[in-house]
Order: sequence, then C-alpha cells, then structure tokens
Amino acid sequence: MSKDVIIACDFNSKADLMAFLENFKEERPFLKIGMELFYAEGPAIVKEIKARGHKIFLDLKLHDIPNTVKKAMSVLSDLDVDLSNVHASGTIAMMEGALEGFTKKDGSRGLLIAVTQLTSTSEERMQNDLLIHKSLEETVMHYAKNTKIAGLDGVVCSPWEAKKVKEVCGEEFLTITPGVRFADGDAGDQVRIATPAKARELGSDYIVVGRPITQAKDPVAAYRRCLTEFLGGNA
Ligand SMILES: O=C(O)c1cc(=O)[nH]c(=O)n1[C@@H]1O[C@H](COP(=O)(O)O)[C@@H](O)[C@H]1O
Repeated sequence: MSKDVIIACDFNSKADLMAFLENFKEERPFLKIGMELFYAEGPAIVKEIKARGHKIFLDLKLHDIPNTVKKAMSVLSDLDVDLSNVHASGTIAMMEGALEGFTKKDGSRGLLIAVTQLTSTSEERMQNDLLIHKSLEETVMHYAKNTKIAGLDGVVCSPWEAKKVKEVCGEEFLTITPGVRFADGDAGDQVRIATPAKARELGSDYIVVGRPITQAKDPVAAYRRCLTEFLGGNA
C-alpha cells in the first residue's frame, strides 16, 4: 500500500456519513470507521462503504484476553477490511491471538496494526495516570517492538515517533499516525500533534485525519490540502 490520507469518519449515523461522502464527487478517499459509527450501524456500514469502492481502516482498538480478541478478530476478518487494529498494551500474546483470528483459513488477511500510546496522551499523563515510569518515546518503541514480535504489520503512533519506530522496527514496518492538524488548526483533545507536511518529513506511511476534514466548511478542499501537504508533489 502506498502512502495516503485516511479520513476518520467519526459520525454517529449512516445518514451523516452519506451526507459527508456526497461532497466527494471525484475522489474515493481511504476511510476509517471507528467505534462511534460501528456501534451505531454495525457491520453493514462496512460492507456498504466497501461496496462503494473505498479502502477501509476498521478502528475498533480491541483489548481483552487473548482468546476473546482472537475470536472477535475472526468475526471481523469476514468483513475483508484493508486495515484493522488492537491495543499493543494488551500484551504480545493478545496481539498473536488477534493476528491468528484475523487470518483466514486460506492465509489471506488485511493489515493488522497496534496502538502504542494514544495521541491524546502526554508523557506526563502517561507517567501519572498510567504509572508508566519511562519516557513516552521509550514506551512507544517498546510497544512497537512487541507488536513486531507478535508478527503484526505496524503501529499507530504520533508522527513524532514515526521515524524512530522505523529505525527500531525496520523501514517496512508501518506507521499510521493520527494527531494531525493544519498549522492554523485547533488541537482539540489531541496532544502529540503535527501538520501533514511534518508527518511526511517524519516518515509516516499514513496520516489519519478526522475533524480537520469532517468539520471543515469545505471538506473536499481540506482533504486535498492534506493530500498536497502529506504527499508533496505526488498528490
Ligand atoms: O487508532 C486510531 O485511529 C487513533 C489512535 C490514536 O492514538 N489517536 C487517535 O486520534 N486515533 C483516532 O484517529 C482519529 C483522529 O481524529 P481527529 O482528532 O478528529 O483528527 C480518531 O478517530 C481517533 O479515534
């Protein structure tokens, strides 16, 4: 898969999603379906969007005992999404279970990645709230290494950790980075943020962008701005 912008479709109904997608007459963006939309509309929404020709990142961030995650991922594997995720903090055994469940009998599967530390988490909150007495970078690298050991394809991290993840886990190991904001944008609840251009400079493979596009007055223009900044001359 080549570098791309993934739009986080954090809507609570199919109607809102469809109204948003109506804006896109020329492009077929890579879309992320997360908990909000999936809990509201169920697996049918994934099938419908897929049938319209969009690539899909199904972001349900599973985190449970290995057996439960394995079985849940096995159910999700039937949706044939391009990309899905779990939490790396669920342990290596849990990620191995996830991978096993996500792999079909014929050996085929979508890409599977793990969330290291949420981009809304600062080093201070990680140390105080989660009692992880390491630097944020060390923690993200530790989770990235665990993710690689478990055989997954990459991690979710902030753009600021992408370069180091590649140094530690290899150039082929994917970095999917939310926490993206335009230079003149509002951070909202995100903490470890970077612009699309910075994410490109730092080596992200995919940027995940929600509100800067979905809440924009002109979502198509905002999407194109992301593509241009992130892909540079290749947009
Ligand atoms: O796994 C994710 O997609 C994710 C991980 C993370 O660390 N931070 C993060 O923001 N996300 C998701 O990325 C999207 C970011 O949305 P905006 O903050 O609106 O751009 C949301 O749908 C989050 O659920």
